[in-house]
Amino acid sequence: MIFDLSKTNSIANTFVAEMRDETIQKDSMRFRRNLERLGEFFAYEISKSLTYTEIETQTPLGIAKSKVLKQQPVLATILRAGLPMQQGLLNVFDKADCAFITAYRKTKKSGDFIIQMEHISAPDLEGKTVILADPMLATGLSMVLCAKELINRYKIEKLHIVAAIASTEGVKHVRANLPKANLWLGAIDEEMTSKSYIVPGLGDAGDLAFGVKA
Ligand SMILES: O=P(O)(O)OC[C@H]1O[C@H](OP(=O)(O)OP(=O)(O)O)[C@H](O)[C@@H]1O
Ligand SMILES: O=c1cc[nH]c(=O)[nH]1
Ligand SMILES: [Mg+2]
Repeated sequence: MIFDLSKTNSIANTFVAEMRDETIQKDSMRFRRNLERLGEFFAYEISKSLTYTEIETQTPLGIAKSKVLKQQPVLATILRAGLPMQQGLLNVFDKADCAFITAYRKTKKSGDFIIQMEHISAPDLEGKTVILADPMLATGLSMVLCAKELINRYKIEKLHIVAAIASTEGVKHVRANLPKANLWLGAIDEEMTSKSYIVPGLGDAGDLAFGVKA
């Protein structure tokens, strides 16, 4: 399943437009906050697909029946650019546990890059719904490598992948390698540069959120 936010009019598309805008994105606090707001929005959308259980709540005046989330998902992210979106997801799934994966593009002398995954810090994901967030799905190599590592380590019940901007190639790569995962995307862009940056994209999400990496 692919959910493409840009296909439906909503205020969330304004967050994506602000993140892309070369002037507005210079305000790193606003950039992070827009990623966070997008995380909140996707949390709400994903919540519609989760399982609920009926409870009775004692109000001051009587008993109310409500349907509440049966089990919190685990919120995973890829450092560092994924942190603000994960925070947005956590604002909504406010009792969720979190997982952190350290992975980055390591550029070789030739200009090619490999994805260097160094560390995973996660709770037990056995039988859990996992939401894995990273703002940029460019080649999709980081996402697939990290998701596969989680899947190999734990018997995950369901995987949701969240990205602010994806490339067509990245979506294809994820669909081919993680066919059971649901994809929640802010927008899908057609092109990439020779260095695999999404076009028009927004630039380097990690640098915009946290400063240019030396
Ligand atoms: O789909 P891919 O081609 O693998 O590229 C996407 C990855 O690149 C960015 O991270 P980056 O490696 O720049 O690290 P950062 O989060 O520290 O900026 C982004 O946040 C993804 O993790
Ligand atoms: O376009 C891209 C590709 C990878 N990482 C980013 O931050 N942006
Ligand atoms: Mg990264």
